[in-house]
Formats: sequence, structure tokens, C-alpha cells
Amino acid sequence: MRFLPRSLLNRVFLLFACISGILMMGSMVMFLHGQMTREIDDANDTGTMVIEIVAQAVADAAVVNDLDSIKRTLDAAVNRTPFGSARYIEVHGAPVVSRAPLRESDAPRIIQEMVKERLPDFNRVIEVGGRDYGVLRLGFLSESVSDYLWWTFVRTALFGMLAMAAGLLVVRWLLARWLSNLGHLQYFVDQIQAGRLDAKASVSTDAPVEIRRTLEQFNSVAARFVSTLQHEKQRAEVTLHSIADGVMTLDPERRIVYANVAAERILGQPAGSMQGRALDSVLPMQGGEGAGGGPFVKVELPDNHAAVLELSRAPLQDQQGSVSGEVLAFRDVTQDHYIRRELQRVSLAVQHAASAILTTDAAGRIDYVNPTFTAMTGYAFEEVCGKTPAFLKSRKVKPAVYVELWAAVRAGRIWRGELVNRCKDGSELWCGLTISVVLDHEGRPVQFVSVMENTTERKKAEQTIHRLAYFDSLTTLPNRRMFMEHAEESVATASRREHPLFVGYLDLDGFKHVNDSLGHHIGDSLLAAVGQRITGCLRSGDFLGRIGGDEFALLLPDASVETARRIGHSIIETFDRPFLIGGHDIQISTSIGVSLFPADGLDVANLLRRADMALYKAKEMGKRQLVLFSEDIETDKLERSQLELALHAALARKELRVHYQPKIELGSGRIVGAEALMRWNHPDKGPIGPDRFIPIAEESRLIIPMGRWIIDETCRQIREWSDAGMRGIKVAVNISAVQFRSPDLAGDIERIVASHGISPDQLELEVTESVLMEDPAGVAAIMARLRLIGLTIAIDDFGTGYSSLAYLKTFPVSVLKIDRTFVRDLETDTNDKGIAEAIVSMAAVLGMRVVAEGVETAAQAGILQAMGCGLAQGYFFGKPMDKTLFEDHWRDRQADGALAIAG
Ligand SMILES: Nc1nc2c(ncn2[C@@H]2O[C@@H]3COP(=O)(O)O[C@H]4[C@@H](O)[C@H](n5cnc6c(=O)[nH]c(N)nc65)O[C@@H]4COP(=O)(O)O[C@H]3[C@H]2O)c(=O)[nH]1
Repeated sequence: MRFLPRSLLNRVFLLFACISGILMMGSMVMFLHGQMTREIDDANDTGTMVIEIVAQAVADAAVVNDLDSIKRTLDAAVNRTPFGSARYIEVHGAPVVSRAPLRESDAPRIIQEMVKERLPDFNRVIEVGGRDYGVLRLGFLSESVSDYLWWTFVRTALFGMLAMAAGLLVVRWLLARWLSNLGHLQYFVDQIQAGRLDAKASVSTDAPVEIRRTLEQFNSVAARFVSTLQHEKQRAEVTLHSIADGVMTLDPERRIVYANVAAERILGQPAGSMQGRALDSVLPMQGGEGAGGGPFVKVELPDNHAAVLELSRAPLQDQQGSVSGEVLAFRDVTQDHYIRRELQRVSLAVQHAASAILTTDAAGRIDYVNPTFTAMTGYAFEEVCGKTPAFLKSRKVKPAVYVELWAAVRAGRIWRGELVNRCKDGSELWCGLTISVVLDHEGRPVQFVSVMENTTERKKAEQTIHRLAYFDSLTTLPNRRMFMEHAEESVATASRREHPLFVGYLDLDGFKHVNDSLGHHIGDSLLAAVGQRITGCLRSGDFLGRIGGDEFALLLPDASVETARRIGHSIIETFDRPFLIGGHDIQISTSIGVSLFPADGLDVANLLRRADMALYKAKEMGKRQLVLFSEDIETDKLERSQLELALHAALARKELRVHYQPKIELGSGRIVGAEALMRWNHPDKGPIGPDRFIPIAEESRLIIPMGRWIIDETCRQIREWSDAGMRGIKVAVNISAVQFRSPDLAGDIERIVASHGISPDQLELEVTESVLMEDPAGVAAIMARLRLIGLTIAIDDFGTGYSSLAYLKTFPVSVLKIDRTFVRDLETDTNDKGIAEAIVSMAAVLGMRVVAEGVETAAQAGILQAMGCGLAQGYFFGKPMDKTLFEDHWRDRQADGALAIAG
């Protein structure tokens, strides 16, 4: 179809011309054929008629054999008829022939052939009177018929072609006129393209109805389209003016064609002043595009302030697809830029922070962890992303802590605290944690940011410090401080739950002796073993602490009195088994005092104080005792306190007196000495025995001045007796353990003895066996000093302690006093007697004298004397008495000692 003309007009015209040509050709052929047929028929008709006429003439001539006539007839026929040849063939003669001169036909050969074919020769037998004279033959002159036909055709064809050409011209003119309406469309499009959107495609009045309708529809569609276009344009303009981004369009030379309101605002110039100007003059980019990094450019705005714009550009293309300019969109991201920079800085800081940082979304799902978090916990981001941080929990944090944490952060507050987390490898991780909340504009949390400091090392150090501060390194038991704090908590819990709480106080009987005799390292090991044994007697919720040297305290929550007693007794009984420490079998015991919350006190101090009172009572009652606190104990204690106060006053007011109990030489019955015993006549209560006030004086250390006073009084009395002639009376003074360890005891006594001018050997010091147990080396040194001064030392209540022979040898002791408990049943108890005998023999071996105490009967005196005991004292010889009575008694005894024994 390449050969088709391009325009519709030419195509329609060509089509019409072709069809017209074909029709005309067909018409011409048919016309030629019809004309030929007609001509042939006419020639035949003429030939038939002519041959008859010629035949008549020839016949007439033939009859007369006039060949000339025949010849003339034939010539006439040839000249005046369509025939071109005439021939008379005489039957027996020569033929007469007439022929028209030969000529060339103008007609095409095909026509000539066709004509020749259709025009046959006419033959006529010349018969006259029944005789055949010959045959007349006429041959048509086909060239003239052919020429006629040809020229008729040619003329007709010429006319037809002229007519057709005229027709075609008319048709073309009409087609051009009608189709020119379509040409209006192009004009219309050009107008639209030129921006004249109100243009219309005009329609001529004689336009074919189809074109008219098409154009009208086109106009209608175009109108709608234009309307839509205008609407869209308006919308686009409104959009462009309302968006926050600056938009400019540029022509191919990068001159500004259009700028929206935002562009005016950002660049600070009206659109009119920018239009037509080169972009670079309006938007001078520092360092060129991309200098700000990526799509960002730094520009210098007219008011001389630098801004960062985010730039995007797109080419504009015309309908042919070639670039006709570009669209430039930009926004002022100066603030964002610096914020982004800031964020980059912060991000970098977070990345390399020494603290672990973790962020979660509002639902608590992790969306970021920094490398330090991974290093600290062992969890990579991929492992924890999307999870809640619950996997870090160690179960060592009280649920209340998490409750408080969530309450704070949900309320948008910062939470700070310390948690124990668990690392991936299972190890514990102490974290100092700060959780901050990012809120949205409505104040709802959208992000939680946790910053974790690894405080494990610090915590360990704290735990070490705590352990040192709160635990006893020897026994690993809680120390006093921790015990007190725990006791406070236990009391608070018991108070809240209204449950009972028992507080136990216990110490070890004989621990000091072990410590002193076997060494501190054994003592330490013993304490550790004791701690374990006691712990073994406790229930799971019970609490044991070491609160002093050999003092332990117990908390027994939620226990009945029976349970407390059972536990207490089991502890006491567990000591019955000796402790094997460092190869030594050590036998010690314990006593326990118990108080009960709330009956015996509402606070720890009171409970402990009362447990201590009960312990004190237990001690008073002897070893291996469990005593539950009772009001009596406190009353007793109160009384003791009152007595202590009164005792202070008594000492000051010189209410104390000395009584002397005579010491008798069993062999002679004479008084060889006395024991000075303190007496106190309370102004209100009357006489109070030393068994009552001495322990109080010892406890309050009042015994030291009291002891000094009695030594002084005794020395004064010795001096007085000496001066009065009562010579040879050696007086023993009791020195309590507290007094014995008081500083410069020996110096004090030496000064007192010297001040009274008596001989030191007239004064004897009685110390109990227990004194020897504590700090043997120190005791031995003091004793040596006393001995050096010239004093003698007696061991009081001997036999009740643990002194061994070997042990005694290390002290400069001169006298052993058999405790009166052995003397009391001497007559009946062979054990006691055996002990007394052993003491007597031992003393003999050691070169010591023996004094038997508490001799109440002559029999006892006799037994003692029989076993070799040299000295005795007791009610049998005389009760403690004042100095006057003693003097009388002395005189009596001096007179007849033996009688006294016998009596
Ligand atoms: N049942 C009975 N008792 C007898 C008999 N013979 C003596 N006694 C008592 O036995 C005690 C002997 O004194 P002690 O064992 O040193 O025991 C003394 C001593 O340990 C202490 N004491 C007394 N005066 C002083 C003192 O001045 N200083 C110190 N540190 N303690 C003293 O008080 C304790 C008690 O003294 P006292 O009540 O005077 O009791 C005295 C005495 O009255 C007897 O045949 N039968």
C-alpha cells in the first residue's frame, strides 16, 4: 500500500478515477462491439441488396455475354458500394474482376481482423432461364468498415475521456471542499497547541453529514476535554501553589519559566522576577550540585543566608519525546540537615557508647541494640530484634521492681534503677539502668530507650564489701550488723502478719578457756564448727548470726513455744558431742536465752535485751540451760540495776563493812587467818549478801573500787590487830576476775600494803579458778608480780573449774581452797571425798597449802584433817563476823583452839 497517496482526498479521488476509467473502458468496449455488430449487419443488408442488383445487371449482360458491361457493372459495384472487390466467374470463361484500389486501414489490426472475420464474401449464381452463366462474387472492403468503426470509437473515446476528466475535476473539487472540513481539525489542534483552548473546529454548510457529525462530536469532546484540561490545569496550579516544596520549570537553556508560591517563599523572590532568568543566578549553588551530599545542595539565598536544599529534577519532554526543559523541585531542609547531622553524631555516639543501649517500640519490642549491648550480653541484634527484653530477666529481681518500672515509663517518666539481668552465656549481669520514654504529640509513649551500665564488677565489689560488712569471716554467718538489720525486717514482717517471732541469744560456756589454752586458731575453728552445728538445728526460715566473740543470736519466725524450746534444746544437746578441732576433742556447752515478739518486746533492741537477760539468767542457773524470758527476770534485772545504783552510793557513803571468817589450823585449832568478806547493810532493804551484790559490782566494774576499798580496810585492820598484839593473822581478800585484770592491780595493792606499813605476807589474795582460764600468760605475769611484792595467792572454789595439775604449776599459787560443795557431802559422798583427797595430795605435791571451805561439822573437820588438809574455815569454826566479834573469837581460840574443834 505504499503506492497509495497519503491524503484522503487523493485516495478517494484516485479510487473514483480508477473506477470511472474502468467503467469508461468497459463502456467503450461494449460500444465498439455494438457498433461493429451494427455495421456488419448493415453491410450484410447492403451486400444482399447490392448483390441482387449487381447480379441482375450481370445476368443481363451475361445473357448477352457482354463482358464489358459486366465489367462496368462490377466496377460500379466496387466504386459505389461497400464492396471492395467484385468478380464474375463465367462457367466456362475467364473471370471478370473489379477491385477497388488497395489502401491501408487506420484501425488497429485486431479491429481489422474482427471486421474481416464478420464480413464474408457474397456469392450469387447467375442463372437466367434455368441456365447457369456463372457466379458473381462480391467481397467487402473491410478496411473502410474497420476505419469507420475505429474512428467512431476514437471519437467516442475522446469524448468520453473529456467527459470523464471534467467529471473527475468536479468530483475532486467537491471532495476537496467536503474533506476540507477535516482539515479544520488540524487547525483546531494547532490552536489548542498554541494555547487557545477556546478554539473550535468549523464546519462548512455543505459538509457531508458524517463529517459534520464527526466534527460536531469532536468539538463536543474537545470542549469537554478542554474543560477537563482547564480543570486539571487549575488543580495542578492550585496543587503547585499549595505544596510546601518549591517547584520551578526550566526551558532547555535552564531559564526559569515557572515558579510556584513555595519557590517564591523559599528563595525569597517573586515568581515574576525569576521568570526568564538563568537558574544559576536565582539559585547559586555553592560547590555545585551534590556538594551538600546526595541530593542536597548548599545555596546562598538573597538575604545572604546559606540554606541547604534537597533537590530533585525531572526532564520535560515534548510530544515528540525530545527534551524541552526540566522540572526542578526543592525543599528547604536546612533545619533537617542540621538535625540529620546531629542525629548522625548522636547515632555515632550511640554506636560507640560505652553503655549498652537498647530501644523498643511502644509495645516493648526491641528495634535497636548497639554493639556494646551485644558485647555486654552476648546477644546479637538479629537474635533479639522484635523480642521484648524479658529474655534478659534473671528472676533475681522482685516483680515489684518491674511493676514500678513500667508504671514510671508508661507515665512518661524516666526510671533509674539497678537490675540483675542474665547474659546469653547464663552469667549474671548487674546493670545500672536508665529507661527514658519518647512520647508522641499526644503524650503517648512511642519508644523506650534503655541505657545499661555494666555494674557487675562494682556490684561484686559491693557484695564483697557487703559480705565483709555483713558477714562474719570466721563462721561465714551474718554478723551483728546484718543480724540487726534482718531482725528489724523480721520484726516488721511478724508485726505485719501478726505472727510470733522468737529471738534467741546464746553464748558458749568455756570458750575462753579453749581459746586461751589451745590458741586462737583452734578457737576460731571451734567457732566456725559451732556455727555449723547450730545451723544444723535450725529450720529453713530461721536466721543465725554471730554477734560477738562467742555470742550467737537466733531468729525463729512463726514458731510456737514448743518449737522454740525444741530448737533451743536441740542446739544445747548438739554441744554434747565433742568438737574435734585440730586433733583436740573439745567439750563445751552453750546456754540460750529466748525472748518472744510481741509479748517480750516490740522492737529488736528490747527483744535482744530481754533474750540477753534470759541468757544471763540461764548462766546464773548453770550450764546448758535454756531460759525463756519472763517478767521475773526483768524484775530481777531491774532490781539489780537499782542495787547497782545503791551500791555506788553505798561505796561513797561508806555503808560497806568487812566481816572476817576465821581460818583454823586443823591440827591446833587456832585461828591463823581470816577471810575478809564484804557486807552491805542497805539503808532500806537491810543486809544484802555478797552473792547478790558482788555479781552486780562485777558486772558494773564497781568491784574494782570496792575491791580496793576492802583491801585497804583489811590492811588497815591487820595493822590495827598487829598494833593490838593480834599478830600472825593472815587475812585473805577475794579478788574477782574483773578486778584481777584491772590495770596496775599489783601496784595498787603494793601501795596500799605499804601505806598501812604491814608485811605483804599478811595479805592473801583469793582468785577463783576461772580467773586462771582467761589469758593465762597475763594472769601468770600479774601473779608473779604479786608474789614478788610478797603476797600469797589462793585459788578459791578449787575443783569446780578445769584446772589441771600441769596447768596449775605454771602459776605462783600458794593455797588451794577446796570448794565447799565437795566438803558438804564429804561424810556421805565418796566422790566428793575422793576429789578432796586428790586436791590435798596434789597441793602437797605442788607444795601448796590447802584450805577446806564450808566446814560445818566436826566430822567434816575430822575427815579433812585425816586426809592431810591443814586449814579449814566454815560455820563450824565461825561464821563471818565483824571485827569486834572476830577479835573475841580470836582470843577464845587462841586460848583453847583444840577445844573449839572438838566442840
Ligand atoms: N553454807 C556455808 N557457807 C559458808 C560456810 N563458811 C563460809 N561460808 C560462806 O562461804 C563464802 C566464802 O566465800 P567465797 O567462797 O569466797 O564466796 C564469796 C566471795 O566469792 C564473794 N565475796 C564476799 N566478799 C567479797 C569481797 O570482798 N570481794 C569479792 N571479790 N568477793 C567477795 O561473795 C561470796 C559469798 O560470800 P559470803 O556470803 O560471805 O559467803 C562466804 C561465807 O559466808 C559454811 O560452813 N557453810
